[in-house]
Amino acid sequence: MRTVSVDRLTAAYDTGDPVLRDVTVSAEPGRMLAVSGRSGAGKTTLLTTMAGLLRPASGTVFLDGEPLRDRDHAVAQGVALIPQDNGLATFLTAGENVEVALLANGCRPAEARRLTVEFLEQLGLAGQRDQLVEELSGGQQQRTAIARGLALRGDVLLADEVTSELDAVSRQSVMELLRKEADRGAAVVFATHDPDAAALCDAELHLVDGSAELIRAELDPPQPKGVEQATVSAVPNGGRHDPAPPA
Ligand SMILES: Nc1ncnc2c1ncn2[C@@H]1O[C@H](COP(=O)(O)OP(=O)(O)OP(=O)(O)O)[C@@H](O)[C@H]1O
Repeated sequence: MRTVSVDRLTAAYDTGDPVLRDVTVSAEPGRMLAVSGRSGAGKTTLLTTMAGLLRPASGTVFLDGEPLRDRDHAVAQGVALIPQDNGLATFLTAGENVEVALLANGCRPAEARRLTVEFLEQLGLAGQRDQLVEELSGGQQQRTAIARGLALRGDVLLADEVTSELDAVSRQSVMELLRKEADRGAAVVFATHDPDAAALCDAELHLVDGSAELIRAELDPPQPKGVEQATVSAVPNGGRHDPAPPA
């Protein structure tokens, strides 16, 4: 399992002004890190950079201390991303979306089929497996994207606003599934604008207009099973300020 960390990260699109400035944070195996903040604060940009899809303007993303090169490198190192816009192929069925992603990730066909059934069931979508994505509701599409991300069983799971379309019951069950991923040993990074959902995570990095302003970090997290060292630490603004005391 891997630690993903960013060190003094500044990110920008094209030649525009930075939308993330000097952010330092680390998410470690077995723990959940919330990335919170209002719309436009930079949550997606942070996860996109952690996924290797956006190159930092300055600063570095590390996986277990090794600088991340690009998306291919991230995929090879087990970094799974559930994107905010779900990224599903609308002309494929829910099941095909999950299965194709698993096959592309090197999964054997029989195993890909088994995992597809298992994870769609976990997301309450057993009856939607053969339905085209374009025929699914917004919440069902979001759950399909979550099933696909979870089925990949990455070492790092980046979940971008994955509960935004869901009712309270589905939201609760998705939070439990993300916790299960962390218990499996994955480093889970969960972007959300929902303070209640963020509070369910072990630590929180709060972004305000691209800067990390407020932090809730566990000082003495419990050791999850089978993981030697498991802490989530997050230091805003290059570590120049002391972390806020835990809530
Ligand atoms: N592809 C892009 N090109 C140019 N600017 C972008 C692009 N994507 C995002 N931005 C800008 O970067 C800033 C941060 O956006 P980002 O999507 O990271 O915020 P967010 O916190 O995820 O917002 P939301 O909660 O609404 O999804 C915003 O000002 C946005 O307009």
